[in-house]
Amino acid sequence: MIYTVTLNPSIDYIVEVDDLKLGDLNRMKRDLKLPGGKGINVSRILNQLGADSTAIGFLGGFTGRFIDDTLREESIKTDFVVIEDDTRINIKLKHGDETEINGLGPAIHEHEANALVQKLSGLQKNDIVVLSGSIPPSLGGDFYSRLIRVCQQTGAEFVIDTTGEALMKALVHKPLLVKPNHHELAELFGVTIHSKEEIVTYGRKLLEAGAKNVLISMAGEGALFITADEVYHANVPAGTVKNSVGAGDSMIAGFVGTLALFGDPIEAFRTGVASGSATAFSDDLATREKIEQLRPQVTISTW
Ligand SMILES: Nc1ncnc2c1ncn2[C@@H]1O[C@H](COP(=O)(O)OP(=O)(O)OP(=O)(O)O)[C@@H](O)[C@H]1O
Ligand SMILES: O=P(O)(O)OC[C@@]1(O)O[C@H](CO)[C@@H](O)[C@@H]1O
Repeated sequence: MIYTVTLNPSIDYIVEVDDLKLGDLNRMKRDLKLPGGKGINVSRILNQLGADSTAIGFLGGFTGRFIDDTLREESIKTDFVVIEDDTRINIKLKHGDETEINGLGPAIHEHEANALVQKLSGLQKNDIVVLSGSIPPSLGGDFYSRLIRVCQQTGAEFVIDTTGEALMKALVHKPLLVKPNHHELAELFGVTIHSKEEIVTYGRKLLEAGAKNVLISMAGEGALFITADEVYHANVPAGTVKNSVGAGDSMIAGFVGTLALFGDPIEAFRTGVASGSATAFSDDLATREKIEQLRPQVTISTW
């Protein structure tokens, strides 16, 4: 079973205005409320791909209930710890450009945090746990380390999608996958990256530090898959970008879901890229049809 862990879910409130005037009354052209948070997005794409997952983490209040209800309506299994405080609402403002305002996240009490650790202690050896997104401040920055320890004790594999020190500290525990984008990769090593050669150099350092698979996404410029023996490059399919929110999560879901279902890392890479682009070309996250339509357009070559 794949478990996605979203410590800080959100309702993504997508608001479109024609021409944003700061300090003035703006009327919405369109709005949309979606269940959000990185792990939840991974579960929604896994569901499209026919890979079973259980979404876990913390949910509270009316916002939390909306997320749980929406996921269940999509037939996604959920097993969240119900918390006292309200789950956050993140604003995604489309005004020709995309401006995001993400909430800090709710207060999580110690007994609530312990309840999540307790849930994970029932993991099995073949399970995969996807740890994704920000940590509500009240949990403390080191909470992923605690969850990784549980994965190690149970023998479950883990994928981690985070940045900075939390990512660096996770590498030694051999994550199944890490997927920084090229900007995050540069930040991680405190460097400026000028070329694909440099991306490969720093991507390899993630492998050397312990990651089992390394994907580097480069938005519209394609993606790299770096393994111990080879470096693969994928182009992205052609299309009109509607929304980049969740493209990275979709890529992780496409890779992890396909690897879990079929065990073929190159096909997993192809589906990852197709899933990321299918989301970029959609208002909501990608559908299975859109992913399948784009998959043949992704060409993978050794690099
Ligand atoms: N402009 C684009 N055109 C086509 N595909 C795209 C575009 N932007 C993103 N994608 C697809 O989504 C994948 C992940 O995108 P990106 O590199 O932006 O990841 P990210 O920064 O983690 O995304 P996010 O915006 O979700 O944080 C890319 O590899 C690609 O497949
Ligand atoms: O604040 P975080 O946890 O870093 O990111 C949360 C978030 O921006 O990430 C997802 C897209 O990747 C959205 O659904 C959600 O609003």
